[in-house]
Amino acid sequence: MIQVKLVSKSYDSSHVIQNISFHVKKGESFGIIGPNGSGKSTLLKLCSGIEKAEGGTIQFANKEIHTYSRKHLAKWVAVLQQEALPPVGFSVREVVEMGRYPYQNWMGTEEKDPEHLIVDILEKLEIKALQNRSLEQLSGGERQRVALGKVMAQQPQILMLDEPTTYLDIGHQLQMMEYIREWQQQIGLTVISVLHDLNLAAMYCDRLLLLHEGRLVKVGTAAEIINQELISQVYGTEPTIISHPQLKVPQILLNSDRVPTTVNE
Ligand SMILES: Nc1ncnc2c1ncn2[C@@H]1O[C@H](COP(=O)(O)OP(=O)(O)OP(=O)(O)O)[C@@H](O)[C@H]1O
Repeated sequence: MIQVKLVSKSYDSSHVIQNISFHVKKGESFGIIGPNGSGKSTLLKLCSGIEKAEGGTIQFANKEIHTYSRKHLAKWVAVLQQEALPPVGFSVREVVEMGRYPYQNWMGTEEKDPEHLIVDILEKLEIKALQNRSLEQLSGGERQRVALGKVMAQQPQILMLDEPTTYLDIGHQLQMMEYIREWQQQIGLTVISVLHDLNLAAMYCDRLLLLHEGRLVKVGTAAEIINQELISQVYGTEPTIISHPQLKVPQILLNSDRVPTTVNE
């Protein structure tokens, strides 16, 4: 579905992404992980066509992404970024409807009325009761669901997510990942996510790509990537890694040099 071959990118003569190659299969959930500044967001921007690579090629369905028109590309790929919503003034419904822009003509209308789709999305994400509320009157978790509603309305083949769970509490993190997984399973959506939380990445991604200083360290399943050797080499910390008792995927416990103190009653 997505083929990335020998892709590179520099900013101000600093090599941020260097000769990276990988592929993502249709319907796969693919995670990009790595420390701060390793180039995760840049790689995602290259894959979505927001930024142009200096070297190498990126193809969707065997076609170079820069040969797609902007509207055609938007039918292929939707990107959910942190703080991607318009700042003020728009209602929840208006924002979700904005996702329909690739299907609209110059007057902002489309051949088939999208009303059913919009109502379905509002109901699925449990934001129908909020539909007339302005964005600034929402909590962080509600705003993130609206942002997801907007990309759902775009009906893409590929969803790219840059840190979809930042600012969310653990309950809302799980809820967000479950909404995405349900959508993925329903229509065979391909998902590429940049995730800082390695535990969520292990729980929700079929394969992970580990980046370090702009270079690809390894691509593999969570079990192949999240191990003592690679994590300490790339993150410079030595966590304890255990197997999730229910899901059997690796989970990380952070260690500290601090001596535990006991509290006397
Ligand atoms: N538009 C830009 N202009 C100049 N440098 C940039 C630009 N975007 C990113 N960089 C630099 O590229 C490097 C990689 O940044 P990027 O945001 O891709 O990393 P990241 O792994 O997503 O980081 P984080 O986990 O902290 O979000 C950083 O050193 C950053 O300063």
